Amino acid sequence: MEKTFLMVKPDGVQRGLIGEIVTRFEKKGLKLLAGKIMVVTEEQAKTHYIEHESKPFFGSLISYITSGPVFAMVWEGKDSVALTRSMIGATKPTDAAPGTIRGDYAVEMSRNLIHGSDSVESAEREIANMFKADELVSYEQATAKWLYE
Ligand SMILES: Nc1ncnc2c1ncn2[C@@H]1O[C@@H]2COP(=O)(O)O[C@H]2[C@H]1O
Repeated sequence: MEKTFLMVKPDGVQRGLIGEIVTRFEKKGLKLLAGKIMVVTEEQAKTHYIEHESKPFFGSLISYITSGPVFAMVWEGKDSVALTRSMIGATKPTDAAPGTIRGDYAVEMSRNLIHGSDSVESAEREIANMFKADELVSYEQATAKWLYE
């Protein structure tokens, strides 16, 4: 089982899309281990986007992600990183297929609604940046036997 870090960004929160987005992952069969509405601090934002530090859009990325509340989540499931990335869709909304979250709801790359970890290693780092260990709840998923062979 893999854990992944997903975050509805400030535009998704303001547009009232938290429920719609959470519903998609729930219906897929993933298990929600943690979720909270929070304002990302400048320090957390810089740690989260460390790989974009040298990019010209880094400054605007940091101000955008800290501009209002986000909905941060930890989800668990088999291949959850790859599954959620494909459900989120391409970074650039014009490349995101219909049926994906960005394909259905996003217009611009700098307002692309949701973040999803790109690897298990990134997920571990991103979860540790936004959650304390005791905020993740461990429980048995009643539907597991119908989802997994
Ligand atoms: N060329 C770009 N201009 C502005 N924002 C970008 C650009 N490339 C990537 N981003 C943003 O940087 C973010 C990095 O994390 P995400 O993939 O979640 O979403 C990405 C976009 O929101």
